[in-house]
Amino acid sequence: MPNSVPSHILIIFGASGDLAQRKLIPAVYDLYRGGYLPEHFALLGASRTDYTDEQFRDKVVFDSEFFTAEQKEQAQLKEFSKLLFYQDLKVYDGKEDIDKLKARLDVLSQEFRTGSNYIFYLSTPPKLYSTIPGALAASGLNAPEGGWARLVVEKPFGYDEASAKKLNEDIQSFFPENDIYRIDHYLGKETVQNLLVTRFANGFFEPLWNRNYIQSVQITAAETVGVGSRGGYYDGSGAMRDMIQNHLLQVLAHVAMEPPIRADAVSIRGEKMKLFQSLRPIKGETVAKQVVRAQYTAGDTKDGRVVSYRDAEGVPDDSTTETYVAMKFFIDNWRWAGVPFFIRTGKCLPLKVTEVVITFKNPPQAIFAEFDDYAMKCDNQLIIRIQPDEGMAMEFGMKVPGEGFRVKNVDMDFFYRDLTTQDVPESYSRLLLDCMKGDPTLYARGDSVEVAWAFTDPIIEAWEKGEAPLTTYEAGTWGPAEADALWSDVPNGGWRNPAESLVDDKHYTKL
Ligand SMILES: NC(=O)C1=CN([C@@H]2O[C@H](COP(=O)(O)OP(=O)(O)OC[C@H]3O[C@@H](n4cnc5c(N)ncnc54)[C@H](OP(=O)(O)O)[C@@H]3O)[C@@H](O)[C@H]2O)C=CC1
Ligand SMILES: O=C1O[C@H](COP(=O)(O)O)[C@@H](O)[C@H](O)[C@H]1O
Repeated sequence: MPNSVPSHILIIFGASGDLAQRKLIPAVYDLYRGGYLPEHFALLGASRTDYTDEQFRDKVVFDSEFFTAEQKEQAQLKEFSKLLFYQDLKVYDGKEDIDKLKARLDVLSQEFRTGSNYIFYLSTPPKLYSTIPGALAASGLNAPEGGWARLVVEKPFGYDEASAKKLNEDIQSFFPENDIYRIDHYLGKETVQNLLVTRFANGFFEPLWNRNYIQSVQITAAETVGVGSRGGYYDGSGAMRDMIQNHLLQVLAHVAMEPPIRADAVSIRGEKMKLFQSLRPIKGETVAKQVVRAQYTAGDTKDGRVVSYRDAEGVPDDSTTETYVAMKFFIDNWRWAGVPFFIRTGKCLPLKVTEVVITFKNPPQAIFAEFDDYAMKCDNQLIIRIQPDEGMAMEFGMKVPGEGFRVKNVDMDFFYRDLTTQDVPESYSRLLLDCMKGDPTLYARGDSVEVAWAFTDPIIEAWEKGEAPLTTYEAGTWGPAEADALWSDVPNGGWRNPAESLVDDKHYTKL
């Protein structure tokens, strides 16, 4: 396999933290196992805790629950761990600490012959997302002599449009936009990328993919988990900021954007930006009509009994933060004029599932209606399963064998895993690899992050002013009844609640 990744050092700020341990180090190991890392490579973890290199390797590899006991016995993992190093560093102390980092990088780049090529990954508390790039710039590490530097920024990218703008201005004053990689792990999901291939590699979808044939589009991202021990973080965020402003608007962009002229960063990100600019604002009194927000109360979920959100660790008793949002909105452009779009997401719902459902309009005349009422119910739906059991199903009507013309809904189901025997790559591995190659296509562009905030800000503002009610739903249910009312003016419309059933030992989930 040709390896087009240049030699470099990956520096993870926040290396002692949860994300580094849970996702980043395992993702880099996946790349190592797959032979994707360059011959000249090293990883330098940096955070406040004082570890030696060996202690760091123990923490993130050998004592980590994110590697299996079997992996820990393998020579490959031991070899990989020798590429990991650690530098204790306190960024708020200013330049001196970054100089410590610089000195270490000089040594490592000599030893590993990486050249002065650096990827700086920010996995610290967000308040450091401007400070660290500033300190790097003060030491010249943003533009190393004879090499290059890239900056990866974790979510959340801002808290609203104003803070995202400020953050963009700050980091763009230290790194050029082309070298800034704003990560959104949903863009690393194979099936989110596959939305583009489905739409733009198949001739038969394109003529149907517009207001003439599509009745509605819905996106559901349901989670069975509650906030668990993340209440402190989550309560300052809520479902709108945590899931919709970033992940689900990105999924929407893949479903609804115009065809890019090429499959490259400039074309794809340009089309996504236009799509975000076409979102019809929801503000003032329309918020209560088009957006439902709710909090879970105690209940039984797939993972067991959970306490109510307000009783969760780190959540104030009188919290008004939403753990569920359902919304209806429109895209004001030629393709989508008049088509209602629906998005919902929530914690403590019955299933962990993310899917997109395209519902097509009925044929102009129901000529089989006299035989029974199936003809009226016959939904032509395309169901795109983002996770789990990645794949796609198409529902359409078939004749029931026997007399007359009774029609029944059937589906053609494609499971993504049938396409390949290889494991579907983890989001973080794919995204890290793209950054290593210098390809930002699957990363969010600065201006489009701001425009996405501009869409969600007025909704959050209306909530903060108490202009729309906060309702509740019992944990383990599909959310509040108010969410169904959003569909009241869509004929035969409604949320599709995927059900779990055993099909066979391979296809254990059928939606
Ligand atoms: N955890 C997750 O699943 C996800 C996290 N994120 C985002 O990633 C970022 C990191 O999250 P997470 O790993 O959970 O957070 P943690 O609190 O677990 O880790 C924070 C890390 O930042 C380091 N740090 C804090 N202050 C400083 C400082 N002044 N100087 C240097 N290092 C510092 C900490 O070092 P030390 O502990 O050694 O003091 C620690 O390594 C957050 O912005 C979060 O929003 C995004 C998506 C998912
Ligand atoms: O970014 C986040 O995403 C997860 C859901 O991600 P998924 O890949 O498991 O669908 C969510 O649980 C978390 O609250 C949010 O911060």
